[in-house]
Amino acid sequence: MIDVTNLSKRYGDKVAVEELTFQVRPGIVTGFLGPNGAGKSTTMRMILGLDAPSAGTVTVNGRRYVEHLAPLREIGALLEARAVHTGRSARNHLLAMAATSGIPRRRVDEVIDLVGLREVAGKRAGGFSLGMGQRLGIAAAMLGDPKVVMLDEPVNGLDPEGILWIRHLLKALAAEGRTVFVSSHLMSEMALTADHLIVIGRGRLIADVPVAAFVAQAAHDTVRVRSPQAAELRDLLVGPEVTVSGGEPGLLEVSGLTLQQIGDRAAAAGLTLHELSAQQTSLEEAFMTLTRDAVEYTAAPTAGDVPAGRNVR
Ligand SMILES: Nc1ncnc2c1ncn2[C@@H]1O[C@H](COP(=O)(O)OP(=O)(O)OP(=O)(O)O)[C@@H](O)[C@H]1O
Repeated sequence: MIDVTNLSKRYGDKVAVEELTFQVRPGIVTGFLGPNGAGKSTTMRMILGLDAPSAGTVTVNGRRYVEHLAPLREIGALLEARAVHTGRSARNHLLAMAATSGIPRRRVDEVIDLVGLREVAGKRAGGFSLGMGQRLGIAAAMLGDPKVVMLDEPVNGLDPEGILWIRHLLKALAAEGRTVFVSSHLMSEMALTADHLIVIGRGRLIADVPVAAFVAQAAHDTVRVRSPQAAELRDLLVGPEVTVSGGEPGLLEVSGLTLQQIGDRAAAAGLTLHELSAQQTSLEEAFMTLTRDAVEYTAAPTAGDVPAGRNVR
């Protein structure tokens, strides 16, 4: 369990994280989403005690990271993909890490098998591809058999096979009862990997919501209608639960009515239709709309009133 309460971080005048409150629960994969610069890495560094909060608290399994006697057993993390610049073999790299943390040698072979690096474990880690480097980083994170696993953008730069492998690994770790917290700026990837989403924009919480609820919300359809009598049709369709917008002459975007309802009403009024088609918002579009709102919210002078934990609208 990760508990973040009123967490803020300022670098001089720059506010990187502002009054964040959320929990990351065990047994599920929680995606940490936000556009570049939203404050994801800063939050993760504070969870690990690598950066001191300007205000607020963060605990891992009930204590601050530095208060744990064996922190590697509590949380294993991979922050930002970066190559291991070492002449050591992957196995020796992990053995050295295990030795400094009092972790038994046999655990090194277990994590090598877990990440599928057995065949190259004797090779120089400095020469690894990005995908192999990621696997090695995850092996290092798993050395302490931690209850919490936290990965910052683990799929960045990976090929489809590597992405699939990480997706399955995260689900398997969660199924073992671990807390799994993984950041990404790709909504589509998180929709496939995560059970729950924490979305931030400009350092602020903008959604704390199950993935299924976000997807259902995003799947909200609109209907595109083309008609040479668009103005009359608009008057016919608008109502308390129906919104009609139109970007160009003769085109209407309608939400709140089905294709059939629109077609029937047009026919009853004798109006001609040239197009009647369902439009589905993509997850990525829904995510961009959500985070764009947050950016506008933050830019407003009264930016102090976004309630923490507010669900996606
Ligand atoms: N050490 C620092 N000094 C000054 N500003 C910083 C520092 N670290 C981060 N920032 C700023 O804080 C904001 C949040 O950065 P952070 O790296 O946490 O975002 P992020 O969501 O992880 O984005 P990305 O996906 O691009 O890494 C950014 O505007 C960044 O420029």
